[in-house]
Amino acid sequence: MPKKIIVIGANHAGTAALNTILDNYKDVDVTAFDANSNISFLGCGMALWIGGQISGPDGLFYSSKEILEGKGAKIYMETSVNSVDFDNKVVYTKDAAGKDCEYPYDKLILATGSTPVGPQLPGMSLDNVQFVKLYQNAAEVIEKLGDTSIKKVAVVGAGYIGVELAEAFQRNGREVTLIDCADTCLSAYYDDIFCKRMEKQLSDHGIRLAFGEKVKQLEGNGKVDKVVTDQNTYDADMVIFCVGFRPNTKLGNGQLKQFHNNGAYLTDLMQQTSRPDVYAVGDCATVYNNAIEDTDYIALATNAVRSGIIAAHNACGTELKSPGVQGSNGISIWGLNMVSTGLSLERTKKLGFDAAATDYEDWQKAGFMEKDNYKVVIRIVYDKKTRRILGAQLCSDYDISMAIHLFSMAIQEKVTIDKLKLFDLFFLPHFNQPYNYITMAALNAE
Ligand SMILES: Cc1cc2nc3c(=O)[nH]c(=O)nc-3n(C[C@H](O)[C@H](O)[C@H](O)COP(=O)(O)OP(=O)(O)OC[C@H]3O[C@@H](n4cnc5c(N)ncnc54)[C@H](O)[C@@H]3O)c2cc1C
Ligand SMILES: NC(=O)C1=CN([C@@H]2O[C@H](COP(=O)(O)OP(=O)(O)OC[C@H]3O[C@@H](n4cnc5c(N)ncnc54)[C@H](O)[C@@H]3O)[C@@H](O)[C@H]2O)C=CC1
Repeated sequence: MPKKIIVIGANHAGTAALNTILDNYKDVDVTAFDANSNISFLGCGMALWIGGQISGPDGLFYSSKEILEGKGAKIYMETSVNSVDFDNKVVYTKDAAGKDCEYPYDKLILATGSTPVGPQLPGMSLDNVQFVKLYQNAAEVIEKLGDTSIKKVAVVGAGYIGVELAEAFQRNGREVTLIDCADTCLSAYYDDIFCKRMEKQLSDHGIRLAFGEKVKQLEGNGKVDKVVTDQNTYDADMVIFCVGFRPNTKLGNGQLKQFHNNGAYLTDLMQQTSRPDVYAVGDCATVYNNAIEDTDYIALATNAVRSGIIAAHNACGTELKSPGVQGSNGISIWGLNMVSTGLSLERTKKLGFDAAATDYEDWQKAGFMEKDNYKVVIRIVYDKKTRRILGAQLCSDYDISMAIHLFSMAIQEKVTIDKLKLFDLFFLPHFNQPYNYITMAALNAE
């Protein structure tokens, strides 16, 4: 059992590691440092808070320095780790008062997360150009929205954060333009038939869509007032950038092996980095993606929590391997629910798979169920040769979210599309149909 474990970063991944150590192992001296002043802010609540769907941010935290210290950890907030001596196993910190300290460790867990990507464009330093990641970012945006002269908001990036925020700002009474260089929204997660449904949902609710346009510069006099793209100019009193995350790897650059795509720390199934006593978890680390059967980078709170648990057990001497991930995800915009896992057909093409998709559309419940019955669209993506299921997408006004877990497990366990054809799915008219759309999509696969 290691004597001293240090965790750098105490948000979702770090907190999961800390809780796992504190709940399962006694006599471990565990210390964490975080540069921020709060722990465990659920960014997913930001859009709900801006859009007034929840009354405030209080419920968006599930841990704190006090809770973790109550369980026996030493937590240093507003304390940055500036460097790590990996050979001599020492971390060097600076606290809010500017005091430098050093701490030795036996095992180190890097949970330094990610930072929003900030394109280098003219006008980025104008007032009301915002990034959204931390609680403080959300609080600042909400405070600024108190200024009623902010009427028009441009959201750049129509991925998960951008689409959720477009809804939120519109609910907040603002005119919203949603800009993306891709030809549609959510294109990293869904195929076009699904993206088009989300596009319609957004434009039906008054969002102006500017897809296939590259932002060239921001204009304004002190404050931003225009977004200029390669095709148009949009008035905007506030501009939000949400064009993806970049892993925070300053501490290990050049010291630990890194992913060729974006520099995330390369980890094995035990979350161990290229150094034996150093683990990396959450948004700063790679995952093993079962759909592509290879290393990947997928920034999600769910991956952060699972990888934190895995690293903590391994650091404490209990071998635990990750089963890999599928990147399962979901979104709900004005009641349009979409979930996906694994690969879209479009992504299989880019990756060189010889894949096909089987689609089906039907009512959720038996036809005689006259109330609360909704159409569902499903697509299952599979490899034509091996028949292995590679991905799935579902879309409905009904809450179909639980169905995606079946496909996540199927990808993890390398289930073929043929195995799904006669898979036992129950029927009750309150819930579904005897000819279930999952069965029907599988049966229709070529
Ligand atoms: C608006 C928004 C909505 C989201 N919605 C969802 C969702 O619905 N579902 C989902 O699965 N994911 C969602 N995510 C993604 C999710 O929030 C991230 O994947 C998650 O935060 C990753 O957790 P982490 O602990 O690895 O990293 P981070 O949250 O980035 O935390 C890293 C921590 O490390 C600290 N740190 C960094 N460097 C140092 C240092 N040198 N010294 C000390 N401390 C340091 C930072 O202060 C920070 O507290 C959302 C993200 C955003 C921004
Ligand atoms: N419901 C969920 O599971 C949620 C998950 N998250 C996760 O948080 C992470 C970050 O989210 P996002 O920032 O939304 O990233 P994202 O990867 O989901 O979307 C980024 C979008 O920005 C676009 N883009 C990239 N560069 C651009 C540029 N220069 N100009 C215009 N558009 C550009 C891309 O085409 C893409 O549509 C992701 O990993 C996401 O999965 C975030 C919110 C909700």
